[in-house]
Amino acid sequence: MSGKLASEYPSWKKLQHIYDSEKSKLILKDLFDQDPDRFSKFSVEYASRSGPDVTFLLDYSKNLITQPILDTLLGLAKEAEVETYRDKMFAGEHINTSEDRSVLHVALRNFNDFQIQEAGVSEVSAVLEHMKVFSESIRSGEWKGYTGKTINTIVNIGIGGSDLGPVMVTEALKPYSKRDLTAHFVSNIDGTHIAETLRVCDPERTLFIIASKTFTTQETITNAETAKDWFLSTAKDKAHVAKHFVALSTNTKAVTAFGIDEKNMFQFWDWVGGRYSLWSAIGLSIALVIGYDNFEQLLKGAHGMDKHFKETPLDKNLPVLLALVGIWYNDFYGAQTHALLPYDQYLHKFADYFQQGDMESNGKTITKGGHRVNYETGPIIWGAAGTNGQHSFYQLVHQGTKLIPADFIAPASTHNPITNSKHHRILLSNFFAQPEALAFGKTEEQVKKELGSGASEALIKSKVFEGNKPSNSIMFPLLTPATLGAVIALYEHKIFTQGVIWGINSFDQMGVELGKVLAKNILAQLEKPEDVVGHDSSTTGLIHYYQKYRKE
Ligand SMILES: O=P(O)(O)OC[C@H]1O[C@@H](O)[C@@H](O)[C@@H](O)[C@@H]1O
Repeated sequence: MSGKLASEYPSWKKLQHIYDSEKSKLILKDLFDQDPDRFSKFSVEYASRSGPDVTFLLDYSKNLITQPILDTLLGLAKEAEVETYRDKMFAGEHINTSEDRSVLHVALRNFNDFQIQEAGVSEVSAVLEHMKVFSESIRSGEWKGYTGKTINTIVNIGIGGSDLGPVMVTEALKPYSKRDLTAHFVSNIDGTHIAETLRVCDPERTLFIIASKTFTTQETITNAETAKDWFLSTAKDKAHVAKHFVALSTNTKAVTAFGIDEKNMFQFWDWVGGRYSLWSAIGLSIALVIGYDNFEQLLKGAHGMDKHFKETPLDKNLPVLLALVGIWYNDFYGAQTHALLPYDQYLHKFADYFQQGDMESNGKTITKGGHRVNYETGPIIWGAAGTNGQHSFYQLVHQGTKLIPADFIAPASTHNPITNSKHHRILLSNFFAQPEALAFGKTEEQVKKELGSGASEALIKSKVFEGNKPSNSIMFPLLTPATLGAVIALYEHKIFTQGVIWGINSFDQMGVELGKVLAKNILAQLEKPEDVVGHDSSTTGLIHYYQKYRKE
């Protein structure tokens, strides 16, 4: 984040040299054969030092690293001043330089532990109290809709960071949810999304949560207006809006202009980035679904990881270790993507969430100093819940031509131990088997032995698994709110660390702007073919096709 080019650090050059000269010797099978203690050397058990007890195991032994490589990667983190920039973040310095803002999602889950000086930080506890009182009144039935009925449905209208966090967390923590409160999340501007949602809502019993940091996002405001019109077509009186619409935003003026009472607005601050906002008022839908106390556990679990990140030496610092092995593949092995593979159905939105978290943060080409990087920055993040992925894309991960580093994530115990945990044992046997198969593969000799004589050369070759595919494994006792908080914070700080090393600003998102501007211009031209001007022939042709076939 210093803005320097990572490739200028001595350790970067050393890593390049190691890669060029030792790559052929970095064979997982040999590394494990040579060192019976490899697992204990390259795994860490995390235990929270504050707040609720959280523990998990990070096993990074199935990576293409040796101790000297890891030491050099740690040297890179030192040279890039990861510790200095980490401390700057926690101190509230304006490390988001392009927007001249501090980056303080850690202040949202701090509970007066670290001293953080920034306008708004002292208001965090009052907003949490507001969320607590409000969520409890909805959940208890004390809050009534305009006809005196209780609320049984919430609709969060938001997009990007104002959608993905609440969606992922409410799915992940479903076992803690109030089952008679249905939550919907509407994000897409495609009218289908809101139309299909409203179809199953009762205006007398639905609460709309309009979640938008800026309260200017076209999708969210358009969907919110449509929801308000739909509500008023039954409720008639605008005064009833106060019982059915609340806002989560930093923009009081726009919220009140929309017609939402200021006392039904939950505030946050410009130092909360959208993709880091689930800990803020944006988490109201989470508090409603799982209850405020569980929401607080989520925050406290994350705070425990913040403390770990802030206070642990780099060589034992979990987010830093994840960041460094990621850089090793991204920048030296040329891996383009990184897969997140949770073996937990409740985490089925985890990869979607970190697509924004990682790719919007580190999908940058220009350093903070204004230079074009001459190396790769953020990876493409993707993934799906196991074992579904095994029956679709794992073929390519095992035998394709691409190197795909992956994180396998699983709970030791399930919230649904049905059939004497038979399902869970099968699930976990896959969780253990896949990284093993990826790392160690299957040799030609093994295949020949299995097939016996007479098998064709082609058949034998097609059944060989080269192996040597790296992965991390993360395992925790049970997916609780506090554990989830810690795991999300683990990835947040991993992203931070990589951004510092690459010298980029992980906290702006200029890349989402151009498309928005062009769409606005095109929207004004859609009426008549003769209005379609200033485009290339392809774009013009596409718009003309739409104009020919539209039915409105
Ligand atoms: O919360 P609002 O302001 O509606 O923004 C929603 C999303 O908009 C996008 O354009 C990005 O900038 C995201 O980072 C952000 O989360």
